[in-house]
Amino acid sequence: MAYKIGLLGLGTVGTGTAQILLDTNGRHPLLQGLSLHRVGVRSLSKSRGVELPEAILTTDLEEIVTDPEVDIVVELIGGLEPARSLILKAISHGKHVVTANKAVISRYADEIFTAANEKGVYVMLEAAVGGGIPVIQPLKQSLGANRIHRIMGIVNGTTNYILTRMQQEGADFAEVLAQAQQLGYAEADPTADVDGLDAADKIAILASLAFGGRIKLSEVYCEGIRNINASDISYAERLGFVIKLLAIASRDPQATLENDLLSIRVHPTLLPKAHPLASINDVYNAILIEGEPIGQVMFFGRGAGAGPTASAVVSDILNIAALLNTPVSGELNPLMSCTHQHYCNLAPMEDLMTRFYARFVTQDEPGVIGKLGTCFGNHQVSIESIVQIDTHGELAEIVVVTHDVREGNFRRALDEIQSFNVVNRIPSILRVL
Ligand SMILES: NC(=O)C1=CN([C@@H]2O[C@H](COP(=O)(O)OP(=O)(O)OC[C@H]3O[C@@H](n4cnc5c(N)ncnc54)[C@H](OP(=O)(O)O)[C@@H]3O)[C@@H](O)[C@H]2O)C=CC1
Ligand SMILES: N[C@@H](CC=O)C(=O)O
Ligand code: NA
Repeated sequence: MAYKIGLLGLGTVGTGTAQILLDTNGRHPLLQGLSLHRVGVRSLSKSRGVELPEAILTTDLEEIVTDPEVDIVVELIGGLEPARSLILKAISHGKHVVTANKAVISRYADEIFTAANEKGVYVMLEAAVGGGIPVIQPLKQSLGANRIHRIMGIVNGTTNYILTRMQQEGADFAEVLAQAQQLGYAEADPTADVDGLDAADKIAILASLAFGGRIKLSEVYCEGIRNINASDISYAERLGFVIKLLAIASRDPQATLENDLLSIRVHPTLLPKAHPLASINDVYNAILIEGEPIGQVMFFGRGAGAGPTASAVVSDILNIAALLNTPVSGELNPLMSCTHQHYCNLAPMEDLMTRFYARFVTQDEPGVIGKLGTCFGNHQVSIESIVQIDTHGELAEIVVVTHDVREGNFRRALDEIQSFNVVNRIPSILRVL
C-alpha cells in the first residue's frame, strides 16, 4: 500500500529527510511504498539541496495538513508557532504526525497527545531527542520491561562542542562560542543551546517516557554553561574531572505509588574522568539509562545534523507505515502511542542530594580554610577536599569539593561564607557527580 507524505520544512532536517525518501535503494523495502506528496516552505525561490518537482512545493502549509490525500505529516519547520497549530490541525484532519520539534513537544505534549488519542493517530518524535540516536523508541518499546531509575545524558551537541574545545585548548567560553557560530554549530542566537533550554526540553521528554507521566517544563531546573571559565576547567582537570552539561532525570529510590518524586535538572557537572559520559566529546550526544533489571545501557551517536536527524525522522515514518499495513483493531498500538494522564511531581532543588565543587577567592591569611570548614560543618556539609590552589598577590584561590550534601544546606552555608570579611568572592559553584 502506498502512503503519501506531507513534509513541512525543507531546511537542514527536511532536506535530509527528502533525500532518504527519494533514494530508497538498499534501504527498508517499506520505503518504496512512500511518496513525497507535498512540501511546505517559507520561500519558493531558495535553492535546495534536493531536486523536487516544482509543483509539489508550496508556501501554504495549511493546505498540506488538510489535504485529504496526505496520510503522514512530517513537521520540520521548528519553533513554537505555527508548528504547534499545524500539528494540531493535521491531527484533527486524521493525519499521523512525525516531528523533530522538542520545543513544541516538551511544552504542548498534553494538548497534542490528547488530540491524537481522540483522533486515533500517532505522533512520533524519535528525532526530537538525540537526533539520529535511537532513544525514544527504545524507551517506549525495548526497555518497557524495566523500572527506570535514572536517565543521564549529554543531549546538546553545541554545548558539548564548546566544553570539549575549552577543555582541550584551555580557551575561554566566549572565544569558542564565536568559533562554534562561524562553523555553523551554534545558532546566531545561541540562547537555547548555551543556557540549557534545548537540553531541558529533551530531558523533559525522556523523563515523561521513562517515568510514565507528563512533566511541567517550568519545573525543570535549568542552568547553562555561560559561566564556565578556563580556570574551572583546569582546576577540575587537576582534581580528576571533566565538566559536561548534563541533563538528568531520576526517581527517588524510596518512591512509592503515593509518594513518587522525580528530580529533573540540567546543569554543568564535574564528571570523574572514568565515567562513561566523560569521554563523549565534540558534537556527539550520549544517553545513559539505568533501570531494573537491565542495569546500565548507553546510547551514543550524532545528536544533530541533516543525515543523522533524518534517519530518525524516516524511521518514525516507517513505523507508522508498518502499522498502517497491518490489519487494525481500531485501537492505537500502546507501545507507539502516548497515553499519560497525570503530571509527575518534581522535588525542589534544595532537597537534592549532590556533591558540590566551589571556588573561593579569599584573603591569603592564616585561618581562612578553617573558617570555611567550620561554617560548612555547622550546616551539615561534609567536605571531601579543601585545597588552596593558587595565590594572586594578597588573594588566594581555594577549591572545596563536598561529599553528597543536601543542596539547601550547602546554599545556606554559602550565604554565610559570602558575608565573611576574608572572602572576596565565590566565582564558581558547580555540582559534582
Ligand atoms: N538541525 C538539526 O541538526 C536538528 C534539528 N532538529 C529539529 O528539527 C526541526 C527543523 O530544524 P532544521 O531543519 O535545523 O531547521 P531549518 O531552519 O534548517 O529549516 C526550517 C525549514 O522550515 C521552513 N519554515 C520555517 N518556518 C516556516 C513557516 N512559518 N512557513 C513555512 N515554512 C517555514 C523553512 O523554509 P525556508 O527554507 O523557505 O526558509 C525551512 O525550510 C526543528 O524543530 C529542530 O529543533 C532536531 C534535531 C537536530
Ligand atoms: N541545537 C541542538 C541540535 C538539535 O537538537 C544541539 O546543539 O544539540
Ligand atoms: Na533520537
